[in-house]
Amino acid sequence: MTSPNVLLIGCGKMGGALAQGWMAAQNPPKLMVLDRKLQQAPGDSPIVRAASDIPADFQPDIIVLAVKPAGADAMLATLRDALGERLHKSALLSVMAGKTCDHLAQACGWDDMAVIRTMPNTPSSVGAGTTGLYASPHVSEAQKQIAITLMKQVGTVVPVSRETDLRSIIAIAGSAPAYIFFLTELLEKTGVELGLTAEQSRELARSMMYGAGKMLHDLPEDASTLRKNVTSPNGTTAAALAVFMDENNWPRTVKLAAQAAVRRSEELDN
Ligand SMILES: NC(=O)c1ccc[n+]([C@@H]2O[C@H](COP(=O)([O-])OP(=O)(O)OC[C@H]3O[C@@H](n4cnc5c(N)ncnc54)[C@H](OP(=O)(O)O)[C@@H]3O)[C@@H](O)[C@H]2O)c1
Ligand code: PRO
Repeated sequence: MTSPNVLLIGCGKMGGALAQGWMAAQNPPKLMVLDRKLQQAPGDSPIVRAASDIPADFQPDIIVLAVKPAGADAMLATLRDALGERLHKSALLSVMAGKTCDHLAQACGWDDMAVIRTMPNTPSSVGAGTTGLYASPHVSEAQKQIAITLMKQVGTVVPVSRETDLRSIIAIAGSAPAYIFFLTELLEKTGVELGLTAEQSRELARSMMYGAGKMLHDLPEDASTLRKNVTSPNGTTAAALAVFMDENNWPRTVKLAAQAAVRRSEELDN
C-alpha cells in the first residue's frame, strides 16, 4: 500500500509521540506537521505554523487532530477556510479526549464529514501504543483501513462500534500509562526510604516494570496467573498483596480513578 499523506495538527506530547512512532515505522506516512512553536519534527517532516501556510497542492488523506479539545473548534474553522473542499475530501482523525464525531463534523462545516475518533497513548512513541478507534458512519471502508493501518504502525489498535466506549478506553489505556508511571515513582521513592540509593532504586523499579510489561505482552497467561506465580504461600508477596488487595485499597481506588477519568471525558465533550 502507498503511504498516506498525513497532516498532523499539534505536535505536542501526544501528536509528537505519534510522529516519533510513525517515523520509526517501516512504511512511514508522508507527514506534514502544523504546530505554532515546534522547531524540528520527527523525521525532519515539513512544518507549517498555521492552516493558511499549508501548500495548495497538499491533499491530506488523513488529518490528525492532536490539540486540546478546547482549541479544536477554532482550529477546524481556520482549516475549513484554508483547505475548503480539500478538508471535506480528507478523513479527520481526532485523538482528543473530548468532542464527539458529530460535533467535529459540524465544526468542519459538513454533516457528512468522515470523522474517526481515536484514543491513543504516549507509548506510541516507542511503537508500543494502544489505540481505541471508532469510525463514524460517513467514514468509507478504505478510509477506516488507512486509519487502522496508520495507528497499527505505532502499536495495537482496538476498534469499537460505539463511540461512547472511547470513554472507557481513556480510563483503561489513554490515561493509564500515567498510573503506571506514578506507581513507578512511588516504588523508586519507597526504595530510597528503605535504604537503597536513588540510582539503585530507579534502576530496580524501571527494570521491573519493563520485565512485568514484557511478560504481559509476550506470554499467553492471564495477569492473575502471572501474579500467582510470584506469590509464594505465606511469603513476602502475599504480605504485600494483602495490603494492596484489601477491598478498600486498590480494587476500590482503581475503580474510583477510572470513573473520574470517564466523568472528565464527558465534561471535555462540551
Ligand atoms: N498526552 C497524552 O498522553 C494524550 C493521550 C491521548 C490523547 N491525548 C489528547 O491529545 C490532545 C493533545 O494533548 P497533548 O497532551 O499532546 O497536548 P500538548 O502537548 O499541549 O500538544 C498540543 C500541541 O498543539 C499545538 N497547538 C495547539 N493549538 C494550536 C494552534 N492553534 N496552532 C498551532 N499549534 C497549536 C500546541 O502548541 P502550544 O504549546 O503553543 O499551545 C502543542 O504543541 C488532547 O486533545 C488530548 O486529549 C493526549
Ligand atoms: N491525556 C489526556 C488527558 O489527560 C487524554 C488521555 C491522556 O486528558
